[in-house]
Amino acid sequence: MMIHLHAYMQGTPVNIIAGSHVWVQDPQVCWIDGQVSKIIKGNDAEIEATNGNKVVAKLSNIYPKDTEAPPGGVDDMTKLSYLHEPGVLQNLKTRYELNEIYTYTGNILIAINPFQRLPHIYDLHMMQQYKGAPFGELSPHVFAVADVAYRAMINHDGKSNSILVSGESGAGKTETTKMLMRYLAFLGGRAVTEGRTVEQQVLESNPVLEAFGNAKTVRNNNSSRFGKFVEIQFDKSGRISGAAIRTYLLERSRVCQINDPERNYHCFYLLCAAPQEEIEKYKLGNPKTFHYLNQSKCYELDDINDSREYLATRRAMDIVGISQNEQEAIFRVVAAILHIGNIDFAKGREVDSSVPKDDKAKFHLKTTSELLMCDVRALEDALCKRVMITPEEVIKRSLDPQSAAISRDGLAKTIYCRLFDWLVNKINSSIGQDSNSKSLIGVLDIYGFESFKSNSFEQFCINFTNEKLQQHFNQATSKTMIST
Ligand SMILES: Nc1ncnc2c1ncn2[C@@H]1O[C@H](COP(=O)(O)OP(=O)(O)OP(=O)(O)O)[C@@H](O)[C@H]1O
Repeated sequence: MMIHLHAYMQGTPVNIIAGSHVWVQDPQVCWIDGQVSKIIKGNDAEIEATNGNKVVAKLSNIYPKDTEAPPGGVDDMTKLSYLHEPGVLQNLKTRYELNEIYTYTGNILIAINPFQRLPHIYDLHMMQQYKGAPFGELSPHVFAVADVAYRAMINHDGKSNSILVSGESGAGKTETTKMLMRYLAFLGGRAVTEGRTVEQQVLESNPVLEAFGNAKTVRNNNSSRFGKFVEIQFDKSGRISGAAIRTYLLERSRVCQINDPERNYHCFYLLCAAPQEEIEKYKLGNPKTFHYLNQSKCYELDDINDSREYLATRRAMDIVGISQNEQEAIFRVVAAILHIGNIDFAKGREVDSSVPKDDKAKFHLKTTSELLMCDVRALEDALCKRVMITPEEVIKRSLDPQSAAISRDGLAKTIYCRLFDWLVNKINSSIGQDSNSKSLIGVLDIYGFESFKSNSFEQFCINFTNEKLQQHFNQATSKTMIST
């Protein structure tokens, strides 16, 4: 289950008596149904659960079960008799078992990750069916949501709209965003005359952004580690005239620090699996030899061939208009970051100073400077010394090996983030924005919330953003429920 359900948690006050059919919490299956056998002292209930267990629970923690609910569930949760967590979960589960991954709650669509390709629900025939169909007439679908946004724009004098895609990490937000964009491209696309159309370029930019902004996490082999807002611009007649991709808060810490069994950003592994001549050019080798990659034992992904993905990424770069020279420069920077991570430091001769630890560290320092085309002494100084500017003077202070390693990681993170921003700008300028467009449909693919034993500041920001969005969702949902 991949969605927040706090919105539904208020139980409807219903009189629970002996004989009532109810839901009660269960450590294995979350909620289990059963029948109340007796009420104890007016506060607790004894329940005979359907798995044969006898459970005693507080009356305030049990929820009435709708025994007359349709066996196939309902396609809009506002039709449920009881809007509480077990009722909602049961409805979604019932539908999921019938391969219905989409369910409405008023005008909000809930999607459950099918964890398998379902091409038949996204094909051209489906798109044609949803085109112009009144909302709610056909089965719940992500195309219906995009269709509403598009119709609102056409029928209300170019009204702009945004579609928000939110959920836990691995819930399927990015896949959903891609489907939304594909459908909008279907509605507003032009006949291909020459070269690539805007919509094709937007769709083709995904593999590039994913190579640099996605990574394997515990929950998701292709987790987006940045927020993305795609603006699709339309002209007066509803044709796509431009697009822009805005990205937010790329997870910087991943560049230097990864936990087992996660991976760093895909691009590092792709480059290590590049054709031999490129490996030699960038002085790369087995990913296990790089500190930024070998903190985790995971190097390969099931069903993904990094060599093939490398070539696919290069092709996608061609399509979005990144020249051969620019591609060279991009991968030089990626390789440089791997080499930076291998520059280890040892104590220097002076107190609290540091120098590259050994020949290996010197090799990586030199290779980094060659790849970044900068002076090797200046690079060493930048890592091993700190410049402090006071109103009186400029002080250059040596750093001990530990502080030098911190400044090395800081440099790697900054370079990587700048590279990512550069890529996004490049994609935007080659797709082209329409400065005359007055309508746009935005799709916000926000980073998924996560909660670990120990959470970083980045996690805090991500979760805070999601909480804010959740509040928006709750307000919208309660309004829908009140009005239905
Ligand atoms: N509609 C779908 N059809 C088929 N597979 C899906 C669908 N939605 C999700 N998946 C599968 O689930 C995986 C995770 O989905 P996705 O990357 O979209 O999650 P996410 O919510 O964007 O996660 P994160 O916040 O970590 O980026 C996908 O790689 C894909 O294999």
